[in-house]
Amino acid sequence: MSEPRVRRAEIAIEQSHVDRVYTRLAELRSQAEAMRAKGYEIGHGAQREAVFEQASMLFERDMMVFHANQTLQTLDAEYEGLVFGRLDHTSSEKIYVGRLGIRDAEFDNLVTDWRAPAAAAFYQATAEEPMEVVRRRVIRCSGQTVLDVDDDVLIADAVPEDMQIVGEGALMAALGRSRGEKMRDIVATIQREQDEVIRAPWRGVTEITGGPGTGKTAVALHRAAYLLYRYRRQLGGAGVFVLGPSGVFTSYISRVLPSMGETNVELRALGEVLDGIAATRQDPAPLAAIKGSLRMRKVLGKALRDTPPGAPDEMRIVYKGEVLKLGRKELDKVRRKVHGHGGPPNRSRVRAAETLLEALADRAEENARTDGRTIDRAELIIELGERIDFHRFLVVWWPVLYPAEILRWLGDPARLTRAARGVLSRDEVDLLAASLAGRDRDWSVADVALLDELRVLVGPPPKRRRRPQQIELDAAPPARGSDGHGTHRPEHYDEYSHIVVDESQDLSPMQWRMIGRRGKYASWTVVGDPVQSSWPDPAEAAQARDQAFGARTPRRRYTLRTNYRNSAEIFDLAARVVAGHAEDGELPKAVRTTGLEPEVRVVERTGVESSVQTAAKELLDAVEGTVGVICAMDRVPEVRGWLAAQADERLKIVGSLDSKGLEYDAVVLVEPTELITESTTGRRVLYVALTRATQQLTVVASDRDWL
Ligand SMILES: Nc1ncnc2c1ncn2[C@@H]1O[C@H](COP(=O)(O)OP(=O)(O)OP(=O)(O)O)[C@@H](O)[C@H]1O
Repeated sequence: MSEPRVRRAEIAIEQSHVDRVYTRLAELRSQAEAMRAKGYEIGHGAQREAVFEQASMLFERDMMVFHANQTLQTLDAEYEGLVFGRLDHTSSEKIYVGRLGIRDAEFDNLVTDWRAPAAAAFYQATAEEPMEVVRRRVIRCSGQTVLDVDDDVLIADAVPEDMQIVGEGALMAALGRSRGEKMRDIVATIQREQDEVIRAPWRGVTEITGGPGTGKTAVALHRAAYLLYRYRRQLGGAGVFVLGPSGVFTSYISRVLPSMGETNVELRALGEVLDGIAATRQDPAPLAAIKGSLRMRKVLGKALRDTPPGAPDEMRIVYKGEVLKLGRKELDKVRRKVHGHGGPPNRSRVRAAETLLEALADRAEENARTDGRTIDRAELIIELGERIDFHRFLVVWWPVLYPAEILRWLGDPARLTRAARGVLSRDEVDLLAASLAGRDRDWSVADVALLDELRVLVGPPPKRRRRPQQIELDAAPPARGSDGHGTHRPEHYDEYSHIVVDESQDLSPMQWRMIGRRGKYASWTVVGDPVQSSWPDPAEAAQARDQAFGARTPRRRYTLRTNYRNSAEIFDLAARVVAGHAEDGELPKAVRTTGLEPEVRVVERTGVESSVQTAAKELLDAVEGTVGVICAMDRVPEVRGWLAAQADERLKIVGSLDSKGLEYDAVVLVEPTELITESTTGRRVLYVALTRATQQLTVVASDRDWL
């Protein structure tokens, strides 16, 4: 038979199996729907029953409806591309691999879940170590239709007469396909080195490093799905937390986990870690470097011990006809004494009241001594302690503290100077104060870690007087859970069983502390590429990271070495730009060539705008999927203006730091030198931007310095 006819015949064979699977899926779906309907019926009848029966019927209803809904949700999430692989063993047994395990009515396997041990050979078998697999087949479907099949022969000698082999590499075909707005899962073409990481044991700390496009993010997400499948009992209840660099990024990866049936995952960006805040603004690099540094712990600790603005600097209270007075100096002394005990201020209000009463008693005793009288100290303390005017004073002198409020106080240079004495330089104080003055809801991403630190330092506000609005400063609620429906965990939940940190090379020490708080009981998967780091002090960050991990063991480390994203032509240019800033062997190898060299267009400064417009138009015409226009953070609004007339959904304008982790079919990179100068780690940021395109890259520059 000719090659196309063989292919058609093989597609038809797989189609008949895929048809069986979807027929079975429809059956399972209607069973779940029937169960849900029955559950509601039970609940309906409950009204007529006695109270006790009512309660148990309602419980039964809730359980039935819950399970039915879960089943339906999983079946729907897995619908697309449900079956994607097949293994033919030497024993002539065959198994189909898919997103979900499905049995027929006789309990025979129709599809094996990709995470099950029986499916491991699909990813791990090689010609050198075939694991008794003769042929591995990738099946590509759209909806219920098989579009194509693609084979690997692993034991050539064992191929039976009637076994047909087709295809020229599922991986290369997958890599060449155009990119949309959301990341795709790679479940059908996971490579062996990646599979090893995905299936690594769950305990301890698993570090994944590798250059751009080596699949670190994809691997980390598939690992989360795998761990939840294999260790549901240990990990499922408490949940998995996935941290990404930006909201754009979390939205980009948000489809991958639900597409694998995993909804018990909380997906958050760095600016959204603290409940109630969704920060997206990035500070300029020198400012972010101050805010992220561990030195800020000292500054914040001192700031909250300072006298709150507006606190009275004198106390007067009348006791038995005599005015007792405490001046500024005495009050400061009392304040220092209360703070001297340690403990969060919001938890120290009783101590503050007691210490203040003792000071008043001292004052009364002093007065009495000069007049030759004596006083009953205990009586004075009890009586004053019950007086309303004493409590009125206390609430303004020792107010409940809220993190946002304290950070705003530091916008006052005099106050910040006091808090930062011996810790920050004059210039740093000026920069920081200017950035915090008058802030309300528009916190920056780096501020969120400071607010979280303060949250712990001040302690929870007393329950009755709680003013939740004080910290809920942003109108937009953060995205919750990969299913977008929220996972209903308590506020500031810290009991996750597993934490995945993506783009970890950029976390500041203060951000590591923030994440560490949420992973007190967790095992970790940490993903990063040191060469892409935009954090200026790696040693300080490493120390904070180690502290977040605590004594957790074992620690295992994997390095991925193949770049699956960029064409070799594009990656060559990126590697040239970062040469001298990366160790030998730190850069990955790109495996795909397209024959399309990246274009560098050097134009007059005044010509940049029109050159960017032209390049964007050309690339939109040239590729099927998305085109990213990447520029310095400051330039984003301006570049948006330039391209406003080219309203095309496939065109995305993004700032350098926000381009982390993303990818496009084609990229227009605007003024590369600006990317270098806007950051303290210059070339690395440019390297990130240059490695976002899968097929085509055009650089528009008014100089050649960056080359
Ligand atoms: N085994 C695979 N099969 C198909 N596609 C893959 C595979 N591994 C990676 N890819 C694709 O390569 C691209 C890069 O993957 P990913 O974004 O996970 O890399 P990364 O290492 O996180 O990159 P970066 O550090 O640059 O953000 C994605 O489009 C991903 O789908």
